[in-house]
Amino acid sequence: MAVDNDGIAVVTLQRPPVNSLNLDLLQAMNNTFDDVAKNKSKGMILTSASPTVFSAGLDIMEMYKPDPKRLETFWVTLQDMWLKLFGASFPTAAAINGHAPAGGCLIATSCEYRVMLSGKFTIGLNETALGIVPPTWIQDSLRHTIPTRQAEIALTTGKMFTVDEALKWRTNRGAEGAARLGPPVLEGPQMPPRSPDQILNKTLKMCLSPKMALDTGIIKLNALNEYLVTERTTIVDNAITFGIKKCNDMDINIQKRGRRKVGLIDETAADKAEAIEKCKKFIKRFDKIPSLARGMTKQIFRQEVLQKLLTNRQADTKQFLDLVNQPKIQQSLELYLAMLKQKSQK
Ligand SMILES: CC/C=C\C/C=C\CCC/C=C/CC(=O)SCCNC(=O)CCNC(=O)[C@H](O)C(C)(C)COP(=O)(O)OP(=O)(O)OC[C@H]1O[C@@H](n2cnc3c(N)ncnc32)[C@H](O)[C@@H]1OP(=O)(O)O
Repeated sequence: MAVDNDGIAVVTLQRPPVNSLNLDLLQAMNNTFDDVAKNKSKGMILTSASPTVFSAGLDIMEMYKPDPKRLETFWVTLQDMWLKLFGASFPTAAAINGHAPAGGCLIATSCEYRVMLSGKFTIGLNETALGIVPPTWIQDSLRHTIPTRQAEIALTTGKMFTVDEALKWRTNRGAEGAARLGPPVLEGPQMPPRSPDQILNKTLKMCLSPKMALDTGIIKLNALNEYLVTERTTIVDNAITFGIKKCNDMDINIQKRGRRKVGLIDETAADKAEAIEKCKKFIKRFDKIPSLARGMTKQIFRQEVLQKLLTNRQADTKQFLDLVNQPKIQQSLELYLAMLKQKSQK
């Protein structure tokens, strides 16, 4: 842990090669979180010493052929880590400088703010894809971060988000919707882009002109009707071109406005230093907010989710121990470890 001049603690996970969460690392995290609270730090930023992995999640070796007592201590220590981090009264942020699967995503979603490095990294709760049901409080951390519907889909599919997806969700309207309609007809002498209103107003003006004979008006209206039907694609394209141009003139970022944000991460950064700076900026937002009021408001806001685990702690532990001790799960862990080893040797 390093505390800067502003009193912000930067806590770096340092368990090579992938910061997998074993008992020792979880205990060290718990002690550090206690220190941050005791020292009355202004806030805490979690990051990783690895250039490519924030955290690989739970150390599978803790669950494979486990010692029963250690396995129980391991799970209770993980619960403690989450209760301390999710329930911390001080501001928390994650500078996610690499992959953050499963438990890595849990750490990130337990913080209040997330900045992830742009690049080929992924983040998400992949448990379901591995045949495991994520415990309620792990699901709750995601549901607390992104909209419920997206959280349900992400959890049930074991979705690992790319950095771009983590920032945004699928597109519906906007520039990409326009692209689906084909390339817009750009401005030219024959068909300058006009809004549909402009076209209709001009036609109406012509038809209402006292100089226009009734039969000529009818012919013109029929021609307009035919034009609207046969040229509808061009008209839509022109309307989109017109809209895009107007948005650009008004400095509105249609790319961003057209996409729905999933918000699993709040911002991206080019490198770790920038990610930490952005996290610091978030923490400094609270400079003028009384810290007691801030901390209590956060705890009240998170109380329901925290209380659920506090009330069901023993049952949650029993469920985990029963699951891990199943021969079928032990077999899956063995296969998964072998697969990871094979991949790392390639
Ligand atoms: C699977 C669990 C099954 C049952 C458990 C039952 C109940 C649990 C309750 C539910 C909670 C689950 C939360 C979890 O966190 S489970 C852990 C899920 N984690 C993952 O699936 C991530 C696996 N790792 C990776 O995808 C990659 O390693 C990663 C993208 C993070 C980094 O890739 P990179 O190419 O940089 O490194 P690798 O070459 O893959 O790995 C290097 C060495 O590290 C070992 N490794 C990787 N991850 C883990 C891990 N989670 N635990 C232990 N060891 C891990 C990997 O085998 C390599 O080892 P060596 O070959 O070098 O010895």
